[in-house]
Amino acid sequence: MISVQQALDIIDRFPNRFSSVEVKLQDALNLVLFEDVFSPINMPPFRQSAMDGYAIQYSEAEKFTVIEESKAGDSTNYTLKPTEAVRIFTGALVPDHADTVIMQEHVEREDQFIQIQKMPSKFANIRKTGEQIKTGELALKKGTKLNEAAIGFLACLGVTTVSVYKTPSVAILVTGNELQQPGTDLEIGKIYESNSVMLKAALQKSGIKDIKIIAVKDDYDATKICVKKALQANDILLVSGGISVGDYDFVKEALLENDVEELFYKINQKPGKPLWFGKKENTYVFALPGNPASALTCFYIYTLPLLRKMCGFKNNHLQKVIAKSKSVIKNPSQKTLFLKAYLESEFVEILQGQSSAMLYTYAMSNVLICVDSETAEVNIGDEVTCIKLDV
Ligand SMILES: Nc1nc2c(c(=O)[nH]1)N[C@H]1C(S)=C(S)[C@@H](COP(=O)(O)OP(=O)(O)OC[C@H]3O[C@@H](n4cnc5c(N)ncnc54)[C@H](O)[C@@H]3O)O[C@H]1N2
Ligand code: MOO
Repeated sequence: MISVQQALDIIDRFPNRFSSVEVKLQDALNLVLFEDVFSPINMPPFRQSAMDGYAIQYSEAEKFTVIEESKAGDSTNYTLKPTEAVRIFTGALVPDHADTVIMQEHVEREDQFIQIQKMPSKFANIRKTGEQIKTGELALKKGTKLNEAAIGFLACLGVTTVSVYKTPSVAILVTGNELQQPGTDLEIGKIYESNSVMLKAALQKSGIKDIKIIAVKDDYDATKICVKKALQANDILLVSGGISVGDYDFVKEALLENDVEELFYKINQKPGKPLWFGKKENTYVFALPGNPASALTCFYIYTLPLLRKMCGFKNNHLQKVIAKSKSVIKNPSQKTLFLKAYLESEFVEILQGQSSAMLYTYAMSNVLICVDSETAEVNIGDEVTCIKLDV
C-alpha cells in the first residue's frame, strides 16, 4: 500500500506526450492553445475614428468647410485641405490627410460649415493602425485557456481555426450484477446504477465531451472483453467497482490480462483504498472503487489532475484552503482521510454520514477536509486543509 503523496507523484509523471487537434474557433471555448498564435493582420487594420464627428488637419482655425462624409465600412480616402473637414463616424476610415477628429458635440454645424467650440489636442480620437496588435506579433501564447474574450480577440484578427490540446476521450466501464438502470422498478437485491451518470457529469464539468459508457456483469470473460474494447479507442478508461478482493471482483485480472501495466494498487486512505492505476500505451486506466463516494473522491483527487493536464491546463489539482475546524476528528486509522464537509468563511464543519456508500452527504458538501495519516486527532479550532469541490 502506498501513501497519497506517492500515488500523486506516480500520476504526476504522466502523460508522456500530448496530442493536439485543430478546431473551429467557435468550438474552442475553454480549450487550451497548443501553439502560439500570431496576428495575421494589423488591428486596427487602418486609422479609425473613435468618435462620431469631423476629421480635420489640426490647426488654430475656428471654421471648417465640410466636403465629404466617411461612414463605417466606406473605403474612400478623401483628400482635404487645411480648413476642410470630413464628416466622420465611429469606426470609419480617417483620411490620410486628417490627423484629428473633433467630436460632433464640440462643434456647431451650419449648412456646409462647422464652427469649432472646443478644439481637442492634435491626434485626438484616432485609433492608430496596428495600435492593438501588428501583423506577425504574438496574439496569444501557447497554454492560454480560450475564454470568450480570447475567442473574440482571435475572431477580430480573422482567425478561424486554432490548434488546441486534445481533450481526452473517456470510457466509463461499470461493473456489477446488482446494477439496474434508473427508470424501472427496482428488483430485489439490485440498486440503481449511479456511478456512470455521476462520473459523466464530473467529466462534462471539466469540458470532456467524448464519453462512452459500457456496463458489464461480474463475469471474468465479459469484463476482459469489455476492457479490451474500451482500451482501443480511448485516452482514459474509468472502471467502476470490482477492484476489491471479493470472489467476483475481476477487474484487476481483466486489466492485467489485457496488458495494462499496473502503476499502483491500494492507497493508505479512506475512502478509496482499493484504487488501481495503470497504463497501456497512451491510455490511462483508473479502476475506481465501486462505493459511490469512494469513486468520486478518487476521481477528484487522482483522475482530475491527469485529465486536466492532458487538456493543457496548468493548475490541475483542486484548490486547497486552510480553515478552522468546527468538529472534533479522530483518526486512529493512520490513513489519510478525505471527509465531506461544509466550509463557510474561515470555518469548516464535518457533515454527518461519511460512509463511502453514501452520496447524500457529498451532495451537501462544498469541500473535502484532508486529514493526513500522521494526524491522530483534530480539535475544535485547529487548522485543517480543505479541498474545494467547485472545479
Ligand atoms: N474483505 C474486504 N472487503 C472489502 C475491502 C477490503 O479491503 N477487504 N475494501 C472495501 C472497500 S474500502 C471498498 S471501497 C470496496 C470496493 O469494492 P469494489 O471496488 O470491488 O466495488 P464493488 O464491490 O463492485 O461495489 C462496492 C459497492 O458499491 C456499489 N456500486 C458499485 N458500482 C456501482 C454503481 N455503478 N453505481 C452505484 N453503486 C455501485 C455496490 O453495489 C457495492 O455496494 O470494497 C470493500 N470491501
Ligand atoms: O475505501 Mo472504501 O472506499 O472506504 O469504502
